[in-house]
Amino acid sequence: MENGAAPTAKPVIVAIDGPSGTGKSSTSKAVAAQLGLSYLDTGAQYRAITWWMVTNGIDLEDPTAIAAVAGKPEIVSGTDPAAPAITVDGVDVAGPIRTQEVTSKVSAVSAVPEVRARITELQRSLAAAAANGIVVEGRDIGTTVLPDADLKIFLTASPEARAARRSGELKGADVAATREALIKRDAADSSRKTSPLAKAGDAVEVDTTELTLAQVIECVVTLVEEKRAGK
Ligand SMILES: Nc1ncnc2c1ncn2[C@@H]1O[C@H](COP(=O)(O)OP(=O)(O)O)[C@@H](O)[C@H]1O
Ligand SMILES: Nc1ccn([C@@H]2O[C@H](COP(=O)(O)OP(=O)(O)O)[C@@H](O)[C@H]2O)c(=O)n1
Repeated sequence: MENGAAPTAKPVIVAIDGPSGTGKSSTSKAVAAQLGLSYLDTGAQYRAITWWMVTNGIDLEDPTAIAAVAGKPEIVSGTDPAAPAITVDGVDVAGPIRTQEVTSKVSAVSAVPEVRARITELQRSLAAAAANGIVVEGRDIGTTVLPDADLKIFLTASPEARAARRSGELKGADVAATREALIKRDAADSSRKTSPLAKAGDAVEVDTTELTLAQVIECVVTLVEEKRAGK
């Protein structure tokens, strides 16, 4: 049994998408823990493959060079919301994937179709293996990875709120610079050709600008419970 929870009638698949700093990771982890579901941070997977490319000196300005090695690193993601884990070729990269360097380069790597095909396959197999169901968060989960998800949520928040949240995390980083970096990354993620950041037509949009994290979690838990009851 996953996460020590009692088995539910049917596995429930929840897709949570949105730009950076809207609360996807915090909300997804808490919802999964509360409901006894697995949890997958797909951004961590794109960060992990980017970390491997940086570490191995791949030219990230050359999509052909990225595509040529996209199949090389072995990326393993844990799906326990209480202890999210990620390794590349057996190395724990949970810390190194959060550096400024990886954050500034991840959009170039994640735009390459060969990278997306590889990571999408991993995501689908992890979702299929989750006995109680799973909360999967990212940019293209509702549109591309799991288009048949039981529930799709698209989180938004103003750039100012998102930058303030991220600067708080980065211990006093300049809010204006953080805001510019977020906007630049959102633009790159939204404009790429292959599965861009986008709201699925059937996703429920939740603007978290004026909501506390606890309110967002409660809102999503209620939506999941309503879906489960209707099954
Ligand atoms: N509704 C909210 N109000 C205030 N802070 C929030 C809210 N949601 C998330 N946060 C905080 O903002 C930061 C970014 O949240 P995170 O879940 O990592 O966002 P994302 O995964 O969308 O990038 C975290 O420090 C988190 O605690
Ligand atoms: N499903 C996903 C998830 C992330 N990504 C890429 O991975 C990057 C990092 O995602 P993340 O969720 O860790 O980013 P933050 O919200 O933590 O800033 C994004 O900027 C995208 O380039 C993606 O392309 N598709």
